[in-house]
Amino acid sequence: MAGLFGFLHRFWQISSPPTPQQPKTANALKFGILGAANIAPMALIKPAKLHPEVVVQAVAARDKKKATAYAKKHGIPQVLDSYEDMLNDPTIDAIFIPLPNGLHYEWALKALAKGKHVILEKPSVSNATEAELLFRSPILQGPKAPVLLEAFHYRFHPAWLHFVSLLDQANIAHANVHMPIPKLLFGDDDIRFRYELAGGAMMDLTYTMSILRGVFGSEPEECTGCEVVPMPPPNELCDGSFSGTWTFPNSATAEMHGSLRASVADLLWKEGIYVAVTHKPEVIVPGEYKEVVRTRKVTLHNFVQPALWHRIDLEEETVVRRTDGSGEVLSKTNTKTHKKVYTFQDAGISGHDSKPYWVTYSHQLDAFVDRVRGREGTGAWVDAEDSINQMRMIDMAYEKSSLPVRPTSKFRLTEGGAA
Ligand SMILES: NC(=O)C1=CN([C@@H]2O[C@H](COP(=O)(O)OP(=O)(O)OC[C@H]3O[C@@H](n4cnc5c(N)ncnc54)[C@H](OP(=O)(O)O)[C@@H]3O)[C@@H](O)[C@H]2O)C=CC1
Ligand SMILES: O=C1OC[C@@H](O)[C@H](O)[C@H]1O
Repeated sequence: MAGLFGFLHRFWQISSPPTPQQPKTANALKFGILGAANIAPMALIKPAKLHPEVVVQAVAARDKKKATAYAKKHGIPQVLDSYEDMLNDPTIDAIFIPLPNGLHYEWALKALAKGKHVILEKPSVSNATEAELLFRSPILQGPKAPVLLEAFHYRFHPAWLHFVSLLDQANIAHANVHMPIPKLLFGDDDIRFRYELAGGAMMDLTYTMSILRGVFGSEPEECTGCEVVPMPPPNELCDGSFSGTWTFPNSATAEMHGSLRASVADLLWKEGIYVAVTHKPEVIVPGEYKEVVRTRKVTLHNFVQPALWHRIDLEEETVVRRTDGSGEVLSKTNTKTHKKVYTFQDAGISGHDSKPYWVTYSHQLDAFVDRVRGREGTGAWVDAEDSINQMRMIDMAYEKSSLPVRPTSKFRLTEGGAA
């Protein structure tokens, strides 16, 4: 009952955060949005309203009427005629790119070439080739280079930071990640299922692979299997669901299961969204005749929207067993505890303020502003090599599956940086 009350309270505060908000600073970062995208209100517009150093100044859409209606609805003061006009506007400091995946590479590169800082929606680009071209671009080198961030918002939330601190990364035996998203959210013609726009469930649910990389703190050695359920024609080059297996360093294994064609029951009552990490058994009390061995399992439920609700389960099995070679178990104890970490204070991270109703995107925006301003921040970040490795992992999964790696954009910047 207390849990339900907490959820409703957080939901209410997230939807209508407490007022008054802090006034905007004189040099607040002015953001422009490319596309009247569904995700922008949640990922940027609302978090920006709570951030004193951010203003969402402008939006541009392929159809100006659509952009005007969107601007009116979301209180955005300026509407520009085209994406190009947005990049050419000298008053815009930063660009949010929530376009279909297949357009990320081109528009991120164009925005960076104009000196804009960029928050780029996930997955950053279409494949590892594009990732290397973008994230290793000379535009990003040097002390005055613009900031580029792949929007892996979950990485910035205290629940994730605390969860990772509970893992003994070198001693993980197995990790298991699940992400079932109900079919009713996206029609068969959604951008998520358009191959030419770099669609596919493994692209959209890139979180599953990012989570595994984050859990191990290392890169996968091999994708040992990848089964996909393709979408019906004409979108049969896109996966609607997938299951894959991996090996990681230190003889660890992992599995991932994701679907954009799941049921509401799959999300809410069956497996749900979670990552479960089982450690290798560890001798905690050695002895000549018997020893005490502990096996720890740590699970984070709802890694994607932890501000709404999440739970970290800590399970320990402690076994006393003979060391005479028989392995006979003399006693066994199981304990299970739960944690919730809505703020940095809950995580025991000092020096950083946060509110229980700050969503992942609020934390992400705060970290982005810190980076642009040259401030240290919490240390949570997604750097260039991280984003490149992420796309490599996705490519490995497609290569192992019956579907092709997503297509590479033909766009290249010219010498002077112009398109
Ligand atoms: N961080 C998160 O939690 C989430 C991230 N995402 C990511 O954000 C991105 C956008 O997702 P979402 O907001 O759901 O997408 P939308 O379906 O809302 O599309 C986004 C925009 O893409 C533009 N667009 C440009 N070219 C095309 C084209 N050829 N066909 C269709 N649309 C086009 C449209 O812009 P215009 O208005 O100019 O017509 C549209 O507004 C994806 O990369 C997705 O992975 C999505 C959901 C959650
Ligand atoms: O980023 C996302 O997170 C949640 C999913 O439902 C969605 O498809 C995806 O784009």
